[in-house]
Amino acid sequence: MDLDELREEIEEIDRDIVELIARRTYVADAVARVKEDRDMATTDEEQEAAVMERAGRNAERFDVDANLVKAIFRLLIELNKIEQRSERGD
Ligand SMILES: O=C(O)C(=O)C[C@]1(C(=O)O)C=C[C@@H](O)C=C1
Repeated sequence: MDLDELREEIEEIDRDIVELIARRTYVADAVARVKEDRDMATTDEEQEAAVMERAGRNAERFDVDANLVKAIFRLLIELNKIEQRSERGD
């Protein structure tokens, strides 16, 4: 494979990553509505800890740096919370 082909492969993967981030955010919108109906706070620290724990385990499974993957998930959670707060209007 030459460099251009490899970069095309990266471009495709990058598109897929953004699509998955968008999907995760759309689900967060639905979660926000359920939590609002049940009078629950946007932040659920126990759930965040479970998500981070799972991210670390999956990183190890695929042999990538667990701390860096967890940093990405921290950003994904923050993105969801911003989205959820705007969905709830608070
Ligand atoms: O599971 C939830 O309750 C969510 O709102 C999703 C999510 C996440 O992005 O994983 C976001 C905010 C919460 O603090 C916990 C987890």
